[in-house]
Amino acid sequence: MRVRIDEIDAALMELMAERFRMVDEVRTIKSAQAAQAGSPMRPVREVSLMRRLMALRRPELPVPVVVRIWRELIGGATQIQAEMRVHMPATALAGAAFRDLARDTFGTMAPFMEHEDWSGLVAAISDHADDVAVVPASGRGWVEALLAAAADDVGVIARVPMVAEPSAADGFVLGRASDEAGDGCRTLIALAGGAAPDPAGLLPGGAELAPVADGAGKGGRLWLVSLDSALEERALDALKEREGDDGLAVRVLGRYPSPVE
Ligand SMILES: O=C(O)C(=O)C[C@]1(C(=O)O)C=C[C@@H](O)C=C1
Repeated sequence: MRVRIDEIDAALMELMAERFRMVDEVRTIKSAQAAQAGSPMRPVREVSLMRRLMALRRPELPVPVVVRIWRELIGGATQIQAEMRVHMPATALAGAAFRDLARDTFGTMAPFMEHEDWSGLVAAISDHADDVAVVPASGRGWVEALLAAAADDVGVIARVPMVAEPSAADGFVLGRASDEAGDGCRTLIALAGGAAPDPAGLLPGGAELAPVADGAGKGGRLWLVSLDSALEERALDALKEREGDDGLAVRVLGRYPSPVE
């Protein structure tokens, strides 16, 4: 039995080396295309790859094992293309489970940089085109920092974990959009406003509305709306009509591929 395990390990090693050689070729092509400059991360490709792997998965293989092996491979494949730093909130801001989520998503090779405050985190990705940040889905600090920053090219590019797991933490990845957000993508919109009424009535069916520390923050009420891309235009029209009422502000935070369910 152990002889067979050794043979399997040798075969896996060959296949993984072949995968890294292929990624190196992808890197050469990417660096030849000026438009592709910046972070090597391609979230749309990553989620479609994870979706395909979940379909191929054999029942003997536990989902968390498959997910972590490939997140590690993709994380390593990203780092051999360029040093992509991952900015994240310090554990005091986001908790230890969030740190695990970040490591599980980006792999062992990713250099992490922790930030004590949200504006510093947003400034770091604004200043470094190759970098990304990972932020908790439910927090309002990063939303406010993103709304306050003038960096229009930085926004939400992914939802993590990319394969839904009953995990203790979830978040969004911030960076510069590098691959086409198409079918199966969602749009994240922030609604901020002093005395604005609950905006649920303004939204088309299928929109998910999450109050973010509703009413409690010093900046007034804040909601995050997640929309299927097919609904985006209609919803934005409806929301824009109300913009200014009671100080309601509407801002698209970004687009991300829907995680694998
Ligand atoms: O397809 C690419 O563009 C790659 O760089 C390869 C790869 C992968 O390992 O499969 C790595 C990073 C990207 O985010 C997407 C996929």
